Amino acid sequence: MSRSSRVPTSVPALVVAVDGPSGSGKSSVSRAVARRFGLRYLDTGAMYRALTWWCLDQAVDLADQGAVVRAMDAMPLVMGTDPAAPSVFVGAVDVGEPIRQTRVSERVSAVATNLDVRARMRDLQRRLIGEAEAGVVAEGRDITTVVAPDADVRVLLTATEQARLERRTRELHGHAEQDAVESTRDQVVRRDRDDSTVSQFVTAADGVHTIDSSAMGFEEVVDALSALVTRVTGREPAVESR
Ligand SMILES: Nc1ncnc2c1ncn2[C@@H]1O[C@H](COP(=O)(O)OP(=O)(O)OP(=O)(O)O)[C@@H](O)[C@H]1O
Ligand SMILES: Nc1ccn([C@H]2C[C@H](O)[C@@H](COP(=O)(O)O)O2)c(=O)n1
Repeated sequence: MSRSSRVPTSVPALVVAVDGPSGSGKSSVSRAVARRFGLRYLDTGAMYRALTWWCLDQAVDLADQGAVVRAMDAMPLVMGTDPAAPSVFVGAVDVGEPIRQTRVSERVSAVATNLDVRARMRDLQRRLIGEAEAGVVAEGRDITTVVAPDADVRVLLTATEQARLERRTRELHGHAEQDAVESTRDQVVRRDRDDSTVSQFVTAADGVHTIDSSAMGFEEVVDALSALVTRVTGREPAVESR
């Protein structure tokens, strides 16, 4: 074999795995980093949310674990992984907005703690990551530990409970006054408590880098994760950061 025929003609796919609790900034930061590096973006939480939406739409009892698994097998889920315009479709229905509604946020943990659902989600997410030829930033709760433990870069993105509550409240209400913060508590604190019974996203597993974003602005976190990707992989951003 000649030397030139052994040289790879394309850059190998880069996989960045990001986990963390609710409101730590996983989705927004992962999306921005994916854009910088020319990668796809996979929001795995949106997949659990889509299944929850589908079960509610189909009147499936979320407490009936077998019925939820059957619903997942029947769900025509299509994940759009362009970080400039990520999308979630169930059949022809664009569920990007409905899966963020409170009725889904309040119930999604019941679906995400179903272990048979998790096994199927793991396989589907691995397939989607494998299909991303240019590479992908995948984020969720068990990406660094279960779905992609061999990812090139693995990161736990954390922030204090107060910072996360305030961020989510600002997103939902446009301000972070105390009564609004209290009304958001269930969607952040209770959900994390339930979700952490089946995934490890509170402390970093071996080999997983931690970024604590509590006192960092959004762009600062994007810069920190981008710098980490470059330091670990030698890969430079594909586009100018600003
Ligand atoms: N460093 C930051 N400083 C302030 N606000 C931030 C920061 N990072 C993200 N945000 C904002 O906080 C909110 C929550 O961020 P995001 O949705 O990315 O969190 P998440 O970890 O994906 O949450 P969930 O798992 O619940 O979906 C968004 O409105 C986002 O713009
Ligand atoms: N890999 C994942 C991703 C998400 N979940 C659960 C945890 C959340 O309650 C729910 C929605 O996630 P979000 O959109 O808030 O990030 O899905 C999980 O268990 N594993």
